Amino acid sequence: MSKIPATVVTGFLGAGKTTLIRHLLQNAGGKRIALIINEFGDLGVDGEVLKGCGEETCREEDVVELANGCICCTVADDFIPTMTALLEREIRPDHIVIETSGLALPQPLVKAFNWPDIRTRVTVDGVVTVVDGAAVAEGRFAHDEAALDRQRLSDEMLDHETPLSELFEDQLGCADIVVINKTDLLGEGGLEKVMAELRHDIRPGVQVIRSSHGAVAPAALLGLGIGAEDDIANRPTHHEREGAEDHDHDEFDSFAVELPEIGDPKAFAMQVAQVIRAHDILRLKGFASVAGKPMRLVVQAVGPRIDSYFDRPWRAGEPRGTRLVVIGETGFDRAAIEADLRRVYDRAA
Ligand SMILES: Nc1nc2c(ncn2[C@@H]2O[C@H](COP(=O)(O)OP(=O)(O)OP(=O)(O)O)[C@@H](O)[C@H]2O)c(=O)[nH]1
Repeated sequence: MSKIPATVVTGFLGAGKTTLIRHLLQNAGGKRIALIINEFGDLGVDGEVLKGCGEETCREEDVVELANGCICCTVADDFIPTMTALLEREIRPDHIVIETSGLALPQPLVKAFNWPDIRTRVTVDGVVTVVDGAAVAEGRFAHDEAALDRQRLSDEMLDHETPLSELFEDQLGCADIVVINKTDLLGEGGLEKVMAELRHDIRPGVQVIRSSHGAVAPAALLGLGIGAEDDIANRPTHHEREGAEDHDHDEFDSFAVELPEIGDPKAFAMQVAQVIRAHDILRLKGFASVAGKPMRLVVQAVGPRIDSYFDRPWRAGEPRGTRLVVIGETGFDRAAIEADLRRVYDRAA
């Protein structure tokens, strides 16, 4: 039996991975695609968003969620058993797409495809790294050499940048295709700026595509036939290059908040954006229940840029309520963020 191709979709928090996958499913042309979705935080928002999209190609049984934890650190416990179970299903998928959490290093995941039980049945068709073009243009992942040099003066051993820029570098260094997404938000000269920022982290020969709202033709992403698991030596992580053992996620943290129903979604979104700014929150996402509305509101924020839309009616018996996941750099003041979000609710109700 031929090996099933698997595409790894990686990229930082909120870059547009789920949006790109949703577009892929909507244009799959009859291909049966199974999804493995991994998220940071204990609320499975991405899987829910995909299942809630109402497309015939997003069959609930084809979406497997690996919530809680980060795929690159739980390969043996979570990923391998999930993949094995998927491969043992009666109906074989034509293609497998794996969405990593925005905080995951893709390299350990690609390596996992060399496990004996997996290697004979699946191959990594390619690694697609989605980049938030707008965030890069705003300098969020910038290599701040001057700052690094200043820090080195006080600590000779220091050879790392911010957790964000390291992760970004590793995700780019593993890519077979880089998708610069959110081009709709790029102003004059923005694309050139993004290209200049990415250039030194992308391996030679890697194709760079632009997209708005993840609209990339499936043919450009699937069927690359690269077999990335055989090429892992050419995709070292920052830590491997530095000779360090492993990475961990101590640098990032998340929690979920539950709030009652909200009143005015617009007022809610504006005030949540203020809380995000005040606490430098990286990502906030979840669902809200709006008083008097039968539909569920999806709330998505990447930095202070916030989106919300109704996706599907609340189901009979499904508890209505507002649940949001907050992700930030470790050290954020959880109690203060929760208190501020509750105050938003009071004002928006
Ligand atoms: N303006 C604009 N917004 C976008 C684009 N692509 C995605 N978004 C929005 O960005 C937010 C995050 O998109 P997702 O697809 O959930 O990002 P993700 O990479 O899956 O996020 P995580 O799984 O949390 O890391 C959502 O509100 C999307 O609607 C784009 O091209 N332009």
